[in-house]
Amino acid sequence: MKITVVGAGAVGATCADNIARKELAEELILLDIREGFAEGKAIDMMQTAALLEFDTKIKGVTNDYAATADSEVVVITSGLPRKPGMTREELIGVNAGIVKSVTENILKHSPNTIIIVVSNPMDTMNYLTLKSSGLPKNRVIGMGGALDSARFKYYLSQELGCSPADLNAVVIGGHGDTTMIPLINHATWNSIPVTQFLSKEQQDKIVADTMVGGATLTKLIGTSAWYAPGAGTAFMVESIVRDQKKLISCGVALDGEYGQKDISLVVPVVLGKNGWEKIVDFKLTADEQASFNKSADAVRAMNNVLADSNLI
Ligand SMILES: NC(=O)C1=CN([C@@H]2O[C@H](COP(=O)(O)OP(=O)(O)OC[C@H]3O[C@@H](n4cnc5c(N)ncnc54)[C@H](O)[C@@H]3O)[C@@H](O)[C@H]2O)C=CC1
Ligand SMILES: O=C([O-])CC(=O)C(=O)O
Repeated sequence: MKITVVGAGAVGATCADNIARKELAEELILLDIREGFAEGKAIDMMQTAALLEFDTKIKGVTNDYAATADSEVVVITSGLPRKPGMTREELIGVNAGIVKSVTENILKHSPNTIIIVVSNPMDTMNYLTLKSSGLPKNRVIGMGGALDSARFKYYLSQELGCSPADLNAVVIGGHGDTTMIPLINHATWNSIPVTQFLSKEQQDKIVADTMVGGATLTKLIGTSAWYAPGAGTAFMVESIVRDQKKLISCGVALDGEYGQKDISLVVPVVLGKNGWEKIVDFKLTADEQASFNKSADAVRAMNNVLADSNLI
C-alpha cells in the first residue's frame, strides 16, 4: 500500500504521523511546495519509528509528483488555513487554484487513486476535485464530518460526563460554521437517546459549540486546528485501506440523495476499499431536511464562484 499526503503543514504532517503509527501503508509520500519542508518533517517522523515501532517508510519530497506514482490513496491538505475572525469560505480565492493544480499533478501519476480532500472551504474544494478530476464519484471524498462528529462527541461527553467512545453522534450538511448540522435527536449514549439526559438549553449549547468548533480553536491557537483534523483524516484512510466499511460522515457527490443534486455535502457513507461505497439515508425530520437544504444553498453559492472564476 502506498499513500501520499500533499501539504506537509500542520494537518498534513499530523495525518501522516497517524497513518505511520497505525501502519496503514508500507510507503508514505509527504509532498509540499516549500523547499525541504516535507523532507524535514518526514525525517523527523522517521526518527520516531525506533521509539513507536512502526514500519511505514515515510519519504518527503518538494513538488516531485513522480515520487507519488501509483498511490492508492492521496490526501490533499495543501492550502492556506484561516486566521482568527475569518470564515473557511474566505480561503476559496487562494485554495481553489492550489487544489486544482495539485489534483492535476496527482492524476498524472496515480490516475485511479482515491482522493481525500481536506483543504478549505472543504465542500467546495471537494466539488472542484470531483468536477476537475474526472474520477468516479466514489473515489473523491471530503473530510469534515469525521472531525465535526468527533467534536460533537467531545462536547456531548463533557456535558454527560461520559466517554466519547460510548457515544454515537453524527454531523451532516456542510463543513462551515453555519452549514453543519449536528443531529442531536439521533445521538445516543450506548443506544439511549442523549436527549433523555440533557435539557433543551444543554442540547442547544452543544449543537452551537460543535458548529463553531473550528472557529473556537482558531481563536485560541491563532491558526486552525490540526490534531483532530489529522486524526479524522487518518480514520477515513484506515476504513478505506483496511476495507473496514465504517459508517463515517463524509463530503460526497449527491445525485438525489438527501434531496440534493450536483453538489458535495457531508452525509453518512460506508467507507471501504472502493472509496465511499454507499450513502446511508438517516430519514431526516422536516426541520432537519430544511436545515440541510439551507446548507446546500449556501454551499452551492460558493460552488458558483468556481464557475465564475473559470475553475470548472
Ligand atoms: N476539512 C477540514 O476539516 C479541515 C481543513 N483544514 C484545512 O486544511 C488546510 C491546511 O491546513 P494546515 O495544515 O493547518 O495549514 P499549513 O499552512 O500548516 O499547511 C499547508 C501546507 O500546504 C503547503 N502548500 C501550499 N501550496 C501548495 C502546493 N501548491 N502544493 C503543495 N503544497 C502546498 C504549504 O507549503 C504548507 O506547508 C487549510 O486549508 C485548512 O483550512 C484544516 C483543518 C480541518
Ligand atoms: O476551522 C478551520 O478553519 C479548520 C477546520 O476546518 C476545522 O478545524 O474544522
